[in-house]
Amino acid sequence: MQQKNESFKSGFISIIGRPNVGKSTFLNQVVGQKIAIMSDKPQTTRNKVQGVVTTDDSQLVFIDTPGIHKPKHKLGDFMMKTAKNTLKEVDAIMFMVNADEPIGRGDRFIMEMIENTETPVFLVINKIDLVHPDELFKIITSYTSEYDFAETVPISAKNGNNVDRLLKTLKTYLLKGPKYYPDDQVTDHPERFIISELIREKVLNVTREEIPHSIAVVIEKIGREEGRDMVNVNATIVVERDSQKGIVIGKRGALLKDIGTKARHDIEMLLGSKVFLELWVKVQKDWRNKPGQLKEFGFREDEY
Ligand SMILES: Nc1nc2c(ncn2[C@@H]2O[C@H](COP(=O)(O)OP(=O)(O)OP(=O)(O)O)[C@@H](O)[C@H]2O)c(=O)[nH]1
Repeated sequence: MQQKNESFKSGFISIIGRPNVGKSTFLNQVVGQKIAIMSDKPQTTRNKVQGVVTTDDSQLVFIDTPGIHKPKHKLGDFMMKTAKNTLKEVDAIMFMVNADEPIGRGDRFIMEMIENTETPVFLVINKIDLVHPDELFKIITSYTSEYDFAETVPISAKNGNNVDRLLKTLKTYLLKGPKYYPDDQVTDHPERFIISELIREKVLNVTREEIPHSIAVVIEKIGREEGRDMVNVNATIVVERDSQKGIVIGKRGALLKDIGTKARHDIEMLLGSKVFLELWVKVQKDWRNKPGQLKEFGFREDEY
């Protein structure tokens, strides 16, 4: 979907922290009524989207990365790797700690996990309403002496204190990007929308200027394979002309393969499981001028 605002920024932020530090309270505080929780997502998903904050010029998508909150839990290599990969690929990591408790084993476990990651890590000291301001410096130092954080922001998720500043600072770490979710989160299956945007983005990246924005991506099917940690995605890339179909497919299918590999990678990150992606290319002349088809392709009037 083309953005009206050319400088629109968006990105994914992983929230990590020991149990009870206030992650849910924070999400409730920031998403308010505009909550876009993927409550209908299958529980097997590992990287859960927990909330989306949309403003006029940005969209922050907060995701949870289970597997790193429970140091006692014996994680398989695969889980550990998946969690680490997620942390590498998000735009920022919010490491939330409790101002009211001393740094502990759980915090150190997480800090080890994020060691050497190039993703900017925010130290978010929550529950500052519970401590005397004079103590804050000492608390902050106990963490910053062990890890080089990109930013340190003390907040109270409960009463909202300094939360605005945190959001503003997070925004400065985002790059230009699409609006993954509609403002009011209307669709039943928002992952369909994100997946189609991810594929569309890859088509545009790979084909550069040759394909104008006259393509749409329709997700035909998303299904989890029974008994296997694998999601099947069937999608159709709709173009307007035969010549565009040739461009998207490329010599001996090379370009389509490249689009598929790149998109699959991103979708795997989004869903937290292995993905089998099947892509088709279809010519649908003049699809942009047919209102019925616009709707079918997921376009809403106010966005077009
Ligand atoms: N005083 C105070 N209490 C807070 C604050 N943020 C969260 N809490 C309280 O801390 C407790 C845990 O908060 P949650 O938001 O459930 O914590 P969580 O990190 O989501 O917990 P898990 O789901 O177990 O990981 C609740 O009783 C909250 O009311 C805060 O800023 N100040």
